[in-house]
Amino acid sequence: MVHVYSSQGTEFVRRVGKYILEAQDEALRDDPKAHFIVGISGGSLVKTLYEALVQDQEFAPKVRWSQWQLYFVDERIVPLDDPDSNYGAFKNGVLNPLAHRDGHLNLGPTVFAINESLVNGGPAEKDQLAKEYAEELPSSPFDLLLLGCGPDGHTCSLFPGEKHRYLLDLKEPVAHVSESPKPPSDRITFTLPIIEQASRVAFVAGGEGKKQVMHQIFDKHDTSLPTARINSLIPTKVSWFVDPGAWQLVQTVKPE
Ligand SMILES: O=C(O)[C@H](O)[C@@H](O)[C@H](O)[C@H](O)COP(=O)(O)O
Repeated sequence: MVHVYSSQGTEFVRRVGKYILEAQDEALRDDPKAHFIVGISGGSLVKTLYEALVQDQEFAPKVRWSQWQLYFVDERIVPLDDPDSNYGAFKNGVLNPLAHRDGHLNLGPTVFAINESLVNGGPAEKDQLAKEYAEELPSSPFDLLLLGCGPDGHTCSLFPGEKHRYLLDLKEPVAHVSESPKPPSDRITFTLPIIEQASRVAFVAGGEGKKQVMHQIFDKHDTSLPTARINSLIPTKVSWFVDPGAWQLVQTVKPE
């Protein structure tokens, strides 16, 4: 069963933070020197991560950043300092404030970014960029994927609609997507096989703008939407963190 947790404001942030720390501690329990392997999306998640893991006085000291290996579940094919870069947003939103927290330098996670030298190339270079990112992936499954949900039901850069349906059938772990309906048009994205193998998958989705799509996902079970497809593929591994604004139209599922 998919778990759904509804809360708002600080409580929302803290629920997400608590869940991430549980996943971290589980991954490091048997071997305290192991790595915690995490994939994150862009968008509003970055602010939630900052608030939960850097700003929160109780949670921040419990994050074992130096053992984190962090990947992007999707990335826009732009230079890393471009305002559209997910890496850039994470660097500005989490890594920089973390590095200077408490007046001394702190170790952050090991972060895997795209090969920036390929971003201005043509389609062949962009395919190569996706291939190289796949080669950087860990040999074991992800401990945790933290995903967003667009108002159209996309997640990672797996978009709904006829034109992008092929994305849900891809077997390679990372794909180059062109003509993304959400700019910028060229991206890389994790695909379903790598998501299915992850130990835990969490969607973090707040705001009124998501209310229609939540109804489509949870009441209508519209599995043409990539988010709903993931729910149906690996229900026991999926959790949703939502707020009342996003959840207001859903009738058939009661959040915890
Ligand atoms: O690169 C991207 O476009 C993002 O990774 C994207 O997939 C995001 O996660 C969703 O669009 C939800 O974004 P919000 O949380 O900001 O609504």
